[in-house]
Amino acid sequence: MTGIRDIIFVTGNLNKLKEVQMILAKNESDDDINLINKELDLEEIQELDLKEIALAKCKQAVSMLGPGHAVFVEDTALTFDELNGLPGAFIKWFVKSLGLNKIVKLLDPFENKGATAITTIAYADENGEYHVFQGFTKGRIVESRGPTNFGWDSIFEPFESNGKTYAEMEKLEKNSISHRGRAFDEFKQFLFK
Ligand SMILES: O=c1[nH]c(=O)c2ncn([C@@H]3O[C@H](COP(=O)(O)OP(=O)(O)OP(=O)(O)O)[C@@H](O)[C@H]3O)c2[nH]1
Ligand SMILES: [Mg+2]
Repeated sequence: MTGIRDIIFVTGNLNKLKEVQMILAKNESDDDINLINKELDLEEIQELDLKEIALAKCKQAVSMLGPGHAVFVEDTALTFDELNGLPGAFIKWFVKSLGLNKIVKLLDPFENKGATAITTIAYADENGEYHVFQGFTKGRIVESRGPTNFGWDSIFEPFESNGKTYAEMEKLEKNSISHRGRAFDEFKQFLFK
């Protein structure tokens, strides 16, 4: 398929939007995406299954925007090895109510500070068919280092980052190994196949 296509990204998170704009700007095919942001307030269901959460979010976006649009949402989770997958999708509320330092302290009793960042994209195409893509990055939880303007970036140190937290990395570098970068690699492969 060739030509520019409109795709709507529903998110209220400007940091996500900036990263996604950067990731999608860099594609290898002749195709191009015209990314349109809609800031709709979507409800997030209480669920541990990340695909179910993203799909429910996307279905809600479709019902608000009406049929015939290509639209996607993404939901990002942070899971701790020792907490059997929690906080997962609830990380947003942990950051809001505990703050980063207390989240780090949650893992004090455990030697294993392992964590996985996961982005789940749910995409509805123009025909109303749903597709899901995921990206994973493993790392560990550390004392906060670097700017704290994006969620938990300053307490997550990916294994592939030479000891830097996400917050200490350049955006291009983060995108090249991040949960979000990897999920969008899958999505782009699908869009441009
Ligand atoms: O340090 C970070 N590095 C990241 O790469 C990243 N991506 C998301 N987040 C945060 O994790 C929660 C996800 O919740 P979330 O997916 O529901 O997002 P959201 O509600 O902010 O936006 P949206 O649902 O409108 O898209 C929110 O607190 C986000 O700020 C990140 N933090
Ligand atoms: Mg959200």
